[in-house]
Amino acid sequence: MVVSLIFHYLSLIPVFQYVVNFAQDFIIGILKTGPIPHHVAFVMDGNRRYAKNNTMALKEGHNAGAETLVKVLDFSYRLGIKAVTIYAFSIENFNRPKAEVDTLFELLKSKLVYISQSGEYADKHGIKIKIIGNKSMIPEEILKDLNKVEEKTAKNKTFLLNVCFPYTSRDDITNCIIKIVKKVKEEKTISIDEIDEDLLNEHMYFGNEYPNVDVLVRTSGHTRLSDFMLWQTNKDSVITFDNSLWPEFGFINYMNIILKYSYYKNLQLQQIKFKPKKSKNDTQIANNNIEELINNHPPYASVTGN
Ligand SMILES: CC(C)=CCC/C(C)=C/CC/C(C)=C/COP(=O)(O)OP(=O)(O)O
Repeated sequence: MVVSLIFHYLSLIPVFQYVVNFAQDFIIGILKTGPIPHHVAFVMDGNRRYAKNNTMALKEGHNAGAETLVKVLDFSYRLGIKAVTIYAFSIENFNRPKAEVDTLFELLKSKLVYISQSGEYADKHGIKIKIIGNKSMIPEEILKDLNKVEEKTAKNKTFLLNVCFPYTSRDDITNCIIKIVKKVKEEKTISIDEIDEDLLNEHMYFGNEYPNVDVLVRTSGHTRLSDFMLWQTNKDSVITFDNSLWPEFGFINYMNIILKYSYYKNLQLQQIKFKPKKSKNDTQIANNNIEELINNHPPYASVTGN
């Protein structure tokens, strides 16, 4: 707490900010010599606990979370990450007190409107904002503004921000199945043979733009996924749990995760590089049928025959 206060006051001094940026760029430059994920997703957990620990109003905890998000977007952009997905509001969150739900909706709307209109994020960073989730659950007056945010940034191409709101993976998957079944049975625009992973991606809220997540981060030490990106995580997705509360999540935490991803990717590359080459005989086995093997390769035939 004392350290973060000192850091906060120091960061108000322009020279200090310049030195920090310089050091961050240096570390980012080193990390960029290795593999960088294309798509990173965040479960921004721990805002209320942060408020409680720091004797703040609950709203201040969520505000601090929104500040952290803006910083994380900046780090992501500087790292060359192409897409960030955030779990901004789960369908389960509707069970929270109405005052908290209203606060979250207002905060979300105002931050997204700010990002979409800022010269820094929308114009310089070329950020495109997509609302991912069940829009029928969003109050009309909030939805109107969010639609404008999407329209305003729709043509931007450099950086994608998926805002999951209100979202759960199970709701996404259920809706996707309903849409496909309707097209097969009622509209008859799709045949069953055409159903594959790409078609499912196309009918998910996420769509076909960065459908798989490379790194999923959950803060606050809870080790569960809370119904987030169940379809979008695949065999190569790196899932990490960070012990800091979301408002405390900073540059060092993020770079540590990127380093882990880089280590994992390098390990994968080495495994591919050192895979023993197939011998000439192995290739022949694959190409020939059993009968031919028995006739022409007695040592293999005896193995096959046992
Ligand atoms: C798009 C945008 C600007 C969003 C900013 C606001 C923000 C950070 C929203 C996250 C909301 C949320 C339910 C977080 C989980 O922490 P929690 O409230 O469950 O905290 P706890 O785990 O300590 O109870």
